[in-house]
Amino acid sequence: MRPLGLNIRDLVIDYPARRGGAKTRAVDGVNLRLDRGEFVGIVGESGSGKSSIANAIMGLASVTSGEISLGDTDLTALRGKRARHARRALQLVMQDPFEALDPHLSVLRLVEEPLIVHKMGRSKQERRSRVREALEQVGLSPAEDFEGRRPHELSGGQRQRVCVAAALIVNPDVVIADEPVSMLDVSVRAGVLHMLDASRRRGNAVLMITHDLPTAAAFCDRLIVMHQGRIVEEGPSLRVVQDPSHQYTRELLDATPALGAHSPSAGS
Ligand SMILES: Nc1ncnc2c1ncn2[C@@H]1O[C@H](COP(=O)(O)OP(=O)(O)OP(=O)(O)O)[C@@H](O)[C@H]1O
Repeated sequence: MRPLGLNIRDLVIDYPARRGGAKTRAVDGVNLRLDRGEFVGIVGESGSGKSSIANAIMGLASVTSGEISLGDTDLTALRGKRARHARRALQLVMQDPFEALDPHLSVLRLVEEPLIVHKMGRSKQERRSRVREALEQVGLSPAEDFEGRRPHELSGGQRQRVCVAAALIVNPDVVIADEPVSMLDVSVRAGVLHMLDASRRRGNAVLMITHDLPTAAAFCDRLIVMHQGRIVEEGPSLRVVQDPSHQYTRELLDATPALGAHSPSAGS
């Protein structure tokens, strides 16, 4: 098995001030480790810095200080081609599948694109057969019915499946899923989450960002709770939801009736 750890040390992310205002410290000294075969959830309210971490991992947000490394490679020290090459092992599934997908491209091209970018697949034929396989894997079956469609010819759930297929086709070591199911109907949520879980079972690592504690608790091995740019609690999912040690986690749980052991209605 390839040795891998996504290791974040003392991460700080500041966004510059606008029009004389103060800068925003979105992430304030975060340490986080993600190993192969782990499905880890980052939960926390809106604005707590979750997406900033995902974006920094993907090279889409600048890091003010700290280190993000994959195995022995410090991603924050790399630029340009070398950074892109190192991040081959990482794939992002975004919240809004409509925004993430080029409306002019067919499903076939959208899912093939990462293979072309990463120079994977020896021939067009080989790439296309991998695309079909990936589409079948995410339940867009038979693939022939979907590959010619453009994003507007798909439902929201199908678009999200296309995003997951495009992310998983390069067999990434790490999948970063930022609110992967928040726009989806409950009926298709489980399908997408099971796909991420299947990727984890193949030995990859999955980091899911969400403000949905019940979903995170159901699928993740470990939960990280963020509040105002800091990690306030982390531990095995069951322990975090059954025996939270931080007041903020208790507040999050209380806001979730199904899990709110501390809510006034719990047990009644
Ligand atoms: N590009 C940006 N420029 C300036 N400020 C930003 C930028 N992106 C995020 N922020 C600010 O950084 C803070 C953290 O935002 P972030 O998106 O990381 O939080 P989040 O926990 O992912 O929130 P949500 O659940 O709403 O997506 C917020 O105060 C936000 O307004």
